[in-house]
Amino acid sequence: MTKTKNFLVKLLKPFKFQFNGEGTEEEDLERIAAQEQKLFPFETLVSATKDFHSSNKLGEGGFGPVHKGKLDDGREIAVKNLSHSSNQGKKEFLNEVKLLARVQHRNVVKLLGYCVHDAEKLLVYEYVANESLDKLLFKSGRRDSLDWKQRNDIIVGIARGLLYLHEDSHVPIIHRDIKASNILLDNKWVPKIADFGMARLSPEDQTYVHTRVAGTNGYMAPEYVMHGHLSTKADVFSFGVLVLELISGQKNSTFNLDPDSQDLLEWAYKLYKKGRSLDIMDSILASSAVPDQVALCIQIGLLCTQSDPQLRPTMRRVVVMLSKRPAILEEPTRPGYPGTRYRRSRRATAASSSTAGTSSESSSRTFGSSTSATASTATFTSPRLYDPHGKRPMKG
Ligand SMILES: Nc1ncnc2c1ncn2[C@@H]1O[C@H](COP(=O)(O)OP(=O)(O)OP(=O)(O)O)[C@@H](O)[C@H]1O
Repeated sequence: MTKTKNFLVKLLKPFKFQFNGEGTEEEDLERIAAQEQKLFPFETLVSATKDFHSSNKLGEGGFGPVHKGKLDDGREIAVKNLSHSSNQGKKEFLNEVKLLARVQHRNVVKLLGYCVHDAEKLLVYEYVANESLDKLLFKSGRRDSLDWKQRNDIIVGIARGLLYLHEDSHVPIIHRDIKASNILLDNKWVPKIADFGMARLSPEDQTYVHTRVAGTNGYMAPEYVMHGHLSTKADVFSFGVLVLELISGQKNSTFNLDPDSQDLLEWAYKLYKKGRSLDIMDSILASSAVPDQVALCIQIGLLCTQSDPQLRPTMRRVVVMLSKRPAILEEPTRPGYPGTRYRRSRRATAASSSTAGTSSESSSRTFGSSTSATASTATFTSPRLYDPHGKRPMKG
């Protein structure tokens, strides 16, 4: 056994790797070991980040700080430090290494490598110059830096990245935490899907996998929040929320523009039904918007956030809808939010006769309005648990 592999065996020993029967632990180790060249010496990262100097800090997520750095060969990097010794951080680390090591797409952030140094676990990514979408969209008057063309390109890019993850990558992957802060923008405003700590392999022979709920409030699909039913359609829902946020400049989880609507989705749906969907558009976009394109994107956003997961389009269909003006587009039904009841329509039943599983009516239990919340189990019997970063262990 090579030195590196020995090291990986030691590193992984405390964790039980079970990727849905996808491979044995040994095979997983082999695969990771095959990435040997991706191991960064700790000293390299210390020197690249100037000893993780605060002036290089890019931000801090649920599992630790992220620092900017520069390697000797000139490459700029972002180093995520999962130094907290919680099991959650370790799981995140291993999950991200395992899943991201295998994916490569223009719209998915590139994992350059990783490093383990005593209790510190570090992930090394390509540096993405314009940072995350939330900072532009929701913070301190920076929304005007994104005109309609840029926002439309971002929507298309995220859709392609998600399609790749769901259908075209080595293994089908459900991201589980699609949201504005997990979309990074490079110097040409190309969006990159980031943060694979909670991602799961998609079940190939089932409609959904039953799992513990973890995600961010405002983006999680109702069937996932309330029943733990996880499928690619949960990502489709989050994508739809993001589309409506990009168009309106409003954050779904803190929406308060209309006292009669409980969130951005309901507001957009009501206006759509009145034939006034363009009213949700961010006023900053007035001079750059192409109304037909905006209307199409709103309709797609509403189709993606429908309460019934089986009515939501696949990402492949979304990419097709975005790439040309479709002659006929389905009419969106009510959007979903935790607590929504949905009854399968005849159209849905006909369209989904080959699949099973998510037809049960959801409970009427509703969630609070904390910006980051997670429910502990699919059956929802535990008390609600709030986490400042909106995440909980990923294993179901
Ligand atoms: N590759 C990168 N290039 C540039 N900036 C990055 C990169 N990765 C992360 N960042 C910055 O670091 C911040 C923290 O990222 P991280 O993924 O740890 O957490 P988050 O997504 O903001 O929050 P959470 O962990 O709750 O999902 C991001 O908001 C982003 O601005």
